[in-house]
Amino acid sequence: MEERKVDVAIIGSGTAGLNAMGRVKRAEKDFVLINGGEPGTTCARVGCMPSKAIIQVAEDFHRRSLFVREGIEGGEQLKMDIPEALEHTRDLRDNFVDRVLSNSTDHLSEDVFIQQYARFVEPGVVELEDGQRIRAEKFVIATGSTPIVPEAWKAFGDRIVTTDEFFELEDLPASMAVIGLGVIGLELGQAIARLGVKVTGIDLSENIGGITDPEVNKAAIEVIGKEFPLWLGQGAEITEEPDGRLRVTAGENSVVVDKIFASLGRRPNLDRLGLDKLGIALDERGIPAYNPNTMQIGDHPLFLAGDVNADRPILHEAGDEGKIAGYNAGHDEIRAFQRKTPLAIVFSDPNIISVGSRFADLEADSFKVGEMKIAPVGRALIMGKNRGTIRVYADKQSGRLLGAEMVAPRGENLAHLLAWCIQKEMTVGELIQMPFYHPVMEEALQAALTSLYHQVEAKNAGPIAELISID
Ligand SMILES: Cc1cc2nc3c(=O)[nH]c(=O)nc-3n(C[C@H](O)[C@H](O)[C@H](O)COP(=O)(O)OP(=O)(O)OC[C@H]3O[C@@H](n4cnc5c(N)ncnc54)[C@H](O)[C@@H]3O)c2cc1C
Ligand SMILES: NC(=O)c1ccc[n+]([C@@H]2O[C@H](COP(=O)([O-])OP(=O)(O)OC[C@H]3O[C@@H](n4cnc5c(N)ncnc54)[C@H](O)[C@@H]3O)[C@@H](O)[C@H]2O)c1
Repeated sequence: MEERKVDVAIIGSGTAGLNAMGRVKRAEKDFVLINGGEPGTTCARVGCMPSKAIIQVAEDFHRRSLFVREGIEGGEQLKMDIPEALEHTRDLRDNFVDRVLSNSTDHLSEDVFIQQYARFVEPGVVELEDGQRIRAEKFVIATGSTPIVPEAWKAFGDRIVTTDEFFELEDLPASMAVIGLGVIGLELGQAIARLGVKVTGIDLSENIGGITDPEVNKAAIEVIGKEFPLWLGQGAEITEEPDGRLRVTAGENSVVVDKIFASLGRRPNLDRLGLDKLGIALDERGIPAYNPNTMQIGDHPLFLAGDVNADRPILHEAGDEGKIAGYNAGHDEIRAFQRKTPLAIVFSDPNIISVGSRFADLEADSFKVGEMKIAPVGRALIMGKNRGTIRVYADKQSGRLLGAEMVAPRGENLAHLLAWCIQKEMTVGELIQMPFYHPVMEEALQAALTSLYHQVEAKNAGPIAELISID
């Protein structure tokens, strides 16, 4: 079969691939965008957007538990129409997918946007499913990731649900075991529990939501554990009951459920790419070594962007990595780009957050911790959401803000403020000089920062620490 030649081939039309395409276009290179599977991006189709839609429904319904206390009558008569809620989620999802497609691949000809899986057959050449070969000077590999389902569980068929299937469900089962309490398990586990599903949460680890600070982890377990049982520190075994339901056993605990929600993490889509044909070194996970500032694999004309590299599997990072990979694939000279301050948000209620350096990654005795519990915070009390804790970290000597982990209502907003300040290399002294309105959740952050300020060595000049003196 004839071989087609282009300057750049981008494999994968998710967020990373589309952002790469933008940069390759600007460089006026001849390119193809090759995508196997459904177009429209993981984020819009089965990720960020539909998950936030169902979380919103669940949170709105859950709010009724506070109505009596607030003097609002009739809350107990409110009912969930689950099929309708799932339909609403799908409607929003379709809208988001349409928007992605109409802003990107809908404008491309079939020659440029090729909807097939690609596999390397030799360095510089990929083969498509129909046998067509494409030779490119440079490749951006942006093939994303897939939910992990242990091989033995596949025998249970559609009783094992991942996010690839969840948003297609017409109704929710009466009971579900959520196995894996990272981001997805907590977000969707809490949402379906609030919609009336009897949920049991299970994780191999003693830590949930990716939190590493023991105090914050304790708070997260306490808050989430009030809504459904958490079995931590043990793997789960699944067996079939005579009635076709599934028994899940973890250590001493055992429960029979209708379905299992598998949220054990995601694996990079590298297995069907034929990387073995490229003569590049792969790590034990099968991922090539690459430079996170250039996205280049060694000194090969190959760039690895987005979830496929398993480094920062979140949307804005996939976008940035796509831009870097696309820029470098479109230019002769390789440029390195600074990466953004790490930010991880679990959209549970309250939010579970890690920003900047994680507690576990900080060197003992090099840093101080400022803490504020959410219980007495005025705005949180008014919202009926006064649960959680904020822990901020700063360098003991310089007072430079390093990171934070927290369980907090509106934590998504607090986390952004902190990420911006960390990226600007601000000190805790500088932060306490910023304005804090009353009564807002930021006051909880102010209290944590003030307690941190008193512990670090670097102090603000002038007689009042919170105010910059003019002379
Ligand atoms: C349930 C869920 C909720 C999430 N929520 C959030 C959130 O709230 N905030 C956030 O920041 N992030 C969130 N994420 C993560 C975010 O969605 C991802 O980081 C992002 O979508 C990754 O984009 P990508 O371009 O790397 O991959 P994708 O969008 O998955 O694109 C990869 C594409 O490559 C295709 N492909 C695979 N193999 C081949 C091949 N051999 N040849 C050709 N094409 C191939 C795939 O079919 C796919 O279309 C969530 C993820 C999930 C699953
Ligand atoms: N809000 C967000 O930004 C958001 C939301 C959803 C997903 N995502 C992205 O999607 C990715 C995947 O999410 P995820 O929640 O599936 O993965 P994760 O890595 O966050 O969590 C997986 C969890 O499964 C547990 N686990 C692994 N094997 C297990 C086993 N055999 N038995 C029991 N527990 C087991 C792990 O200990 C971990 O807690 C995340 O890395 C995240 O970046 C982001």
